[in-house]
Amino acid sequence: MNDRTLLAGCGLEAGYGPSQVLFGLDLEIRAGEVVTLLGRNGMGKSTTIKTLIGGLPLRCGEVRFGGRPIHGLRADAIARLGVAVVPEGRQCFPNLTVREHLIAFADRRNDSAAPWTLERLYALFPRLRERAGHMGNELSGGEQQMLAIARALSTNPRLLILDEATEGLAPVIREEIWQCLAQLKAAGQTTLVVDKYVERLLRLADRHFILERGRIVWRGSSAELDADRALWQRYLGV
Ligand SMILES: Nc1ncnc2c1ncn2[C@@H]1O[C@H](COP(=O)(O)OP(=O)(O)OP(=O)(O)O)[C@@H](O)[C@H]1O
Repeated sequence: MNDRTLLAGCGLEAGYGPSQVLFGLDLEIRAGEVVTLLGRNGMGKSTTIKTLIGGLPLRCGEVRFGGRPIHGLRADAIARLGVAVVPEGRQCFPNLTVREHLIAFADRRNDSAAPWTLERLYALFPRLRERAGHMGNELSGGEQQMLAIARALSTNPRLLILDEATEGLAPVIREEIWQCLAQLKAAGQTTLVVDKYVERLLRLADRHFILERGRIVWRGSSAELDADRALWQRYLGV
């Protein structure tokens, strides 16, 4: 830990019923960083996120956010502290308009020197401004993903977490999402990204963690990951 650490998971153990998935996992994210969690399918990336945000009970270990222990808090309490998640599968409401999605979570808003107003969100995602009056179920997959990210930002999160946010999107839309994340990074947004496009993530992220069977087996900078292609083959299958 250093004094810029925003989120730290230490010795995390968790699982489902009798099956243990995380075996003493350690990771930390510093304020202003973009960090990725990488690993092949089934290695425990989504389970790690669920554990960090109160969606799955910890069996052992601790999670700290802004220096304070948050393990044992419910997911909604953790969200109120300033952790926003864009889950796999987007989860837009079919019967709410884009605008309604973006104002629906106003009560969850954290104080911020530069709050995410509707205007700022539309400036980041001009496509959402064009679609403001459309229902969730009238949006394309890419638009739904943008809406999911904008909705997460509308709470002014101190930490934004994206779990496979570009899954199933056309390459051109995926690139739009990466460019938005780069803009967010430039604005100082701390972000944890789970995704499989390692090559693209090298440019976006500062540091990376590789997960293998519920343990962190490698951590390092983009330059270090770029330089060691044997790691990619061994742990990422690319
Ligand atoms: N709800 C659940 N109940 C039981 N086992 C689960 C559940 N969710 C995940 N698992 C198991 O936990 C292990 C880790 O899954 P997890 O979804 O965390 O992996 P992942 O790295 O995110 O992979 P993917 O990219 O496929 O989502 C897998 O063996 C998976 O089958």
